[in-house]
Amino acid sequence: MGHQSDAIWDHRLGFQIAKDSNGIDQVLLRVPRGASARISLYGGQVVSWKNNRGEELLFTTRSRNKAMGKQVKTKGPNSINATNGGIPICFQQFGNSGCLEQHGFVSTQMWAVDHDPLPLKASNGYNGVVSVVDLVLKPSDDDNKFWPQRFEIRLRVSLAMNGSLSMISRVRNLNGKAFRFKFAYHTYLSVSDISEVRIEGLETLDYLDNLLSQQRLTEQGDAITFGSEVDRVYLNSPNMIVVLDHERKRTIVMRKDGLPDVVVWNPWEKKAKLMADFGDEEYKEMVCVDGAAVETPVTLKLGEEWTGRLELSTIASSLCNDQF
Ligand SMILES: O=P(O)(O)OC[C@H]1O[C@H](O)[C@H](O)[C@@H](O)[C@@H]1O
Repeated sequence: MGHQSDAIWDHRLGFQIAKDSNGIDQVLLRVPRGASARISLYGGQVVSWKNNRGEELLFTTRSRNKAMGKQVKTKGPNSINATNGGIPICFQQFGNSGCLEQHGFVSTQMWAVDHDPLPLKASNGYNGVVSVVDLVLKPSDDDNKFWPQRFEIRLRVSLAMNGSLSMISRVRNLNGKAFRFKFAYHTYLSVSDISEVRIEGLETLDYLDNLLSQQRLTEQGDAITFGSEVDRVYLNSPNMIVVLDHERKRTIVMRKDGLPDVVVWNPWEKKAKLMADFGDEEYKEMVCVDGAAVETPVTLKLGEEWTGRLELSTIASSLCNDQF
């Protein structure tokens, strides 16, 4: 596929809205060198992120693709189980550790494109953004029955010239009093083979192990590798971590702000078999590395706004040692 050069890029090509196979609007972001992202208005979920060579960088279960039209028992009329893949937004609660549906309800709501977005206070690190969409979700009175706090949540998704994907979420408290929430960008990365993956940047940190009743342990000095199920929340993590995929010679760099925790998850064979969406062996092709505030929930006072930012970019593995 030929790409337009930077010099003659028509900015109208950078942003398009099209219906997916379920008739739900998806925003397509593109940049001149070929990178792209697709964002579903269902859940405000990034469902695809491709590099300049058109390679998909996010994991989505193949069976989930087939099942996308299936109605599931959540409260929305058009509800689709939109969890196993892409980058679902988890808000209010993470997982099933609360009274709401898994990961809270904004991931199963229809968001709207915000054509008149509130200005962002700080735009540091966003030089080079060429394609952007702003989404907003203002819960209805019905939603307030599930979580009786008044709020608005906004999501800006952007692609930079080099293909980096950025997400900035903003939550505003419109309530009479303070409320607390958890948040995660539940980031399903596509990998060649989980056994070939290492995560660097979490060494020596304390973590809660969800497989050991949330026991608090300390990571040893080595990078994280995978040989069985992993489900951990790393605490007080640095703002940059890297995911190295040796077989694909690809490194994904994650930078984050306002998100002190990192959730690392791979279900491995036994748990994946129990999950409806995962086909045989598909667990090998993914790892979730979530920028999150789940063990360190956010408390937001009336009128305050919280911002949580995640940026994903790729570098060739051979460059990695030079840069870090
Ligand atoms: O199936 P999902 O809703 O994507 O959630 C999958 C996983 O998410 C988190 O990482 C949790 O820590 C796991 O316990 C959970 O199984």
